Amino acid sequence: MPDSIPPFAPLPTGRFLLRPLRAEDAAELHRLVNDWEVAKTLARVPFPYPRDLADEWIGSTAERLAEGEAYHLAIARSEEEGGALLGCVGLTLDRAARSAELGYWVGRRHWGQGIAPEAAGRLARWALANLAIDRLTASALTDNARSAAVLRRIGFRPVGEGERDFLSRGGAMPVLLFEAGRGDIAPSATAAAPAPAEPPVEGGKPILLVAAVGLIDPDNRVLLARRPEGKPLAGLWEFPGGKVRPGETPERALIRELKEELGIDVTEACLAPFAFASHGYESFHLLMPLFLCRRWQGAVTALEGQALAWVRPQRLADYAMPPADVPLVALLRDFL
Ligand SMILES: Nc1nc2c([nH]c(=O)n2[C@H]2C[C@H](O)[C@@H](COP(=O)(O)OP(=O)(O)OP(=O)(O)O)O2)c(=O)[nH]1
Repeated sequence: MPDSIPPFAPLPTGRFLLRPLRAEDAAELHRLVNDWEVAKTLARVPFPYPRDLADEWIGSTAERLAEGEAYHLAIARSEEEGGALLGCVGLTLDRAARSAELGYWVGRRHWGQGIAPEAAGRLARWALANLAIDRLTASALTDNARSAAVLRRIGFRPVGEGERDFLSRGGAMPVLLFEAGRGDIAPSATAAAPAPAEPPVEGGKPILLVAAVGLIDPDNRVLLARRPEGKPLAGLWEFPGGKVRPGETPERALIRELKEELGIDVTEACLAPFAFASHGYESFHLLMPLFLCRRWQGAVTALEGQALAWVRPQRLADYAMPPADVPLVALLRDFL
């Protein structure tokens, strides 16, 4: 995985905006969180909550955001609607475990509007698509059914029980532990399957034909693209390409996809067949020819906002890729 910290741009959720906290939020943050009904559900919040702690905490969230260690954000109304603070949602990274812990709270006067699942769901999807993690964790007090329901609605699975220290309660409290991976949070891969022309063989799955390419630069590095938030398998790195449309050859599909996604022109003569993947996903079977290409026209540009990485063959294993790609990566490393 690359070591760089992705730049953070505010995330719209539909009705709200997840944005960095700012100094002016302190008074409202204090008003909303210095409420026993809110503070009693939060592990790291003392009660009563001193007013200066709001300033201090907001300052620390900016530092940790800049370092890519934690993303504690305001859940706010849009700027056009006045930008008022409604609550907070946050992620704390555990780089070694490739995971992050999700937490959130909403001010009592804003309860009952579905704010928590909308905000926490968006941050969870963004995180799995953009950070160097494969898993999210969360916990809720065993008697906090409302919070457990929010986590389940986002896609979290209960994985057991534990204990956590609660500053507001002055000691350890029992909690339910939750986890979610890409398969739980991202849209299901079912969306990728085309309608079969004829009914499939009993118990069989439709075949999805996808064309992909290993673009290789003069330094022998391979281009990987990160699947963006909103697509199945979001956050995994893949070979550029896409679905072959009815009547299209894999080569024509690649020429089209490379123009649309990367802004480069490739000719059929420069696409050398290399290997293929044949992999059973839950609801379809992927058949994916992989071509290699060393010549193209134009500069490689991420036209769909996707992250791109030129990767040395020995470093390919550092990038989490879809399971179908694993045998291809081994072949490619040996070949290059
Ligand atoms: N391009 C590409 N797709 C891969 C790779 N490995 C792998 O399992 N896939 C799977 C993920 C998807 O299920 C499918 C590609 O479908 P897609 O939805 O990305 O295709 P597309 O670019 O045509 O997307 P869209 O227009 O339908 O949004 O192939 C890979 O290395 N490259």
